[in-house]
Amino acid sequence: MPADPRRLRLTLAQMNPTVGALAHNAAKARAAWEEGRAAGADMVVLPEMFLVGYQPQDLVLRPAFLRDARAHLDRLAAACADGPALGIGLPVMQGGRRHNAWAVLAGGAVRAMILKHHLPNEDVFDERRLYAPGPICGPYAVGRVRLGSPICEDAWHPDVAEALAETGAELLVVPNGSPYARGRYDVRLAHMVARVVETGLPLVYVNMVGGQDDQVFDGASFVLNPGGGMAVQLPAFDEAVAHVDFTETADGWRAVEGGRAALPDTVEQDYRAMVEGTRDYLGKSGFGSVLLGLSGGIDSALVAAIAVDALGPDRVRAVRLPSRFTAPESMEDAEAVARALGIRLDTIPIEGPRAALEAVLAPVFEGMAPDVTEENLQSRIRGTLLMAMSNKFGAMLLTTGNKSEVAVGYATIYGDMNGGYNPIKDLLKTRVFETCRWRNAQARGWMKGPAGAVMPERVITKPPSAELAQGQRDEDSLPPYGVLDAILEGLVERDVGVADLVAQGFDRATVERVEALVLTSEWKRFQSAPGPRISPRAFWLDRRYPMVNRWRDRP
Ligand SMILES: Nc1ncnc2c1ncn2[C@@H]1O[C@H](COP(=O)(O)OP(=O)(O)OC[C@H]2O[C@@H]([n+]3cccc(C(=O)O)c3)[C@H](O)[C@@H]2O)[C@@H](O)[C@H]1O
Ligand SMILES: Nc1ncnc2c1ncn2[C@@H]1O[C@H](COP(=O)(O)OP(=O)(O)OP(=O)(O)O)[C@@H](O)[C@H]1O
Ligand SMILES: NC(=O)CC[C@H](N)C(=O)O
Repeated sequence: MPADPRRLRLTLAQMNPTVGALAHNAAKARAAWEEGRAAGADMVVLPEMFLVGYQPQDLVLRPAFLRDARAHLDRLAAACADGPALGIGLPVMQGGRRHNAWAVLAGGAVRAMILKHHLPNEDVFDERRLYAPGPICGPYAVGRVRLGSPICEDAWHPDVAEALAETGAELLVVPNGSPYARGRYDVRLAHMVARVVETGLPLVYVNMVGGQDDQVFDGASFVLNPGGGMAVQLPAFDEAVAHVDFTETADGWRAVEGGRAALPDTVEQDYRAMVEGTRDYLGKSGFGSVLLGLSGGIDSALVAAIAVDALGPDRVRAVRLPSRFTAPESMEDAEAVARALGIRLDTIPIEGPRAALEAVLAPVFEGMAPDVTEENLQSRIRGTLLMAMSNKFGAMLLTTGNKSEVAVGYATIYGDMNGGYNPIKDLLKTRVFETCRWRNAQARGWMKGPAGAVMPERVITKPPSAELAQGQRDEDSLPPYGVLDAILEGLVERDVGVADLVAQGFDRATVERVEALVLTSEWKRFQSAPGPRISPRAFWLDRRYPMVNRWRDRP
């Protein structure tokens, strides 16, 4: 019970769960609850599905998983009997139907079980496949205050909050599992401002942080007063536990203004999402270190920087694998990147294995001219040697294709596509340049790598080349990246038609060629490593195309 009946204190726990680590997540919930209790809170608020991690996907189809979650919930309720209420999300079976739920624990028992009403089924979400929609659940009491909890997507529509206000809720507490995408924060904020304006109630928005497969949750939780004024803003991407006070006025409950963390700009948020996604994919999968091929080009330099910022220089090792086509400048640039980042660099020349493989293939290829086969062989030798090092040292191999290359299939399958995770999978090449310049000018507390310039200027300014043949340049086989990326943004991220792109001034033959490359490389992406989703439409769950497809947009 609040000491002062006109005051309510909520503890917002913006924390990082791990999918399937139920005991670990419960321990984190308990630690947040202890902090809330020590601060005299009335309730501690954890995000959507926090007990099992998000998104658990088809794990929730396993009855044993749901039973395990419930057992952990009951133990948590018993452990948190004496102190503030605790709100925590989990999947439940109720009335023979599976629900995405949020439990309110108090006095040693489950006092309320809120069921999610609106199940998101767009972009990375498929909740209608997994859960039944719950009825709109009414308010619950914490002390003498009545709180209402729309669960994430529920607050993106007016009806749940409206029904809660009509049935006596005095404050809205929204638990979320909302993954990062560029510009997503503004969309969330617009929805939440609409809810407080419609209902006249203050609103607490609590999101999780951390990476899960391709998704990265960015936190950035906040508290709004009626009218839409921001009372509290928590940081993006960091775990944070914040105590927020509400006072009762003649017009209802009002949040007391507290800390307002500054949110970083888009380039920084993208970079941070790539760093956190990489760190959590590795850490949560049990890997302590990574390795990568460092060519002296910009993509592998950026991936090395992200890996070092995620894990620290002593957990990243790089390898130069020169062929007869590798320019001396590439060797120097790779060395300069490794030195600036403070990572170990080995050199394994591939001329020996290349000559040996070409020699054993010579009888079968007799009379045939060299072509992309010999180019790809080099990439595959590198991929094989890097995977051998991964096996020997237990370090995961990072693969380095940017979104433009991933979009058009400009990479060798079972060659440079080898690797367990791709930190820049959702970053278009033009953004790669911008991101490198940004990183070179920064120092941030969360970066485990050295501050400032870690990628030499020449790595950023030289023309991109795969160096698989003499004098090769990416722009010999692809449109200039400025043009390619603008077309890809239209085709892939916004579903713009070929005719519309032509009307915007792009050359028809180029657009048609890019469209064909995108559609015919679907099979390659299906076999590609996962990477952090940072755009509103990444390659994986956001965009599901058939691999066999003969349709082309030819107006
Ligand atoms: N629909 C389908 N479903 C399943 N498999 C399919 C397939 N179509 C082809 N394949 C298989 O895939 C093979 C063709 O794919 P693949 O062997 O990768 O070869 P491919 O895509 O023809 O060539 C790789 C391209 O990536 C470029 N590259 C390579 C390495 C690095 C970089 C860079 O700068 O980052 C660029 C390289 O210059 C070349 O243009 C076929 O021989 C066939 O075995
Ligand atoms: N000489 C090399 N030494 C080590 N790794 C290499 C070498 N060449 C290619 N690789 C690996 O293969 C990946 C794809 O290489 P490539 O140079 O062909 O294309 P890219 O997309 O321009 O990448 P980058 O900008 O890193 O050079 C590189 O990012 C790197 O990880
Ligand atoms: N978990 C959810 O319900 C999330 C859905 C919502 N569209 C969001 O991205 O925030």
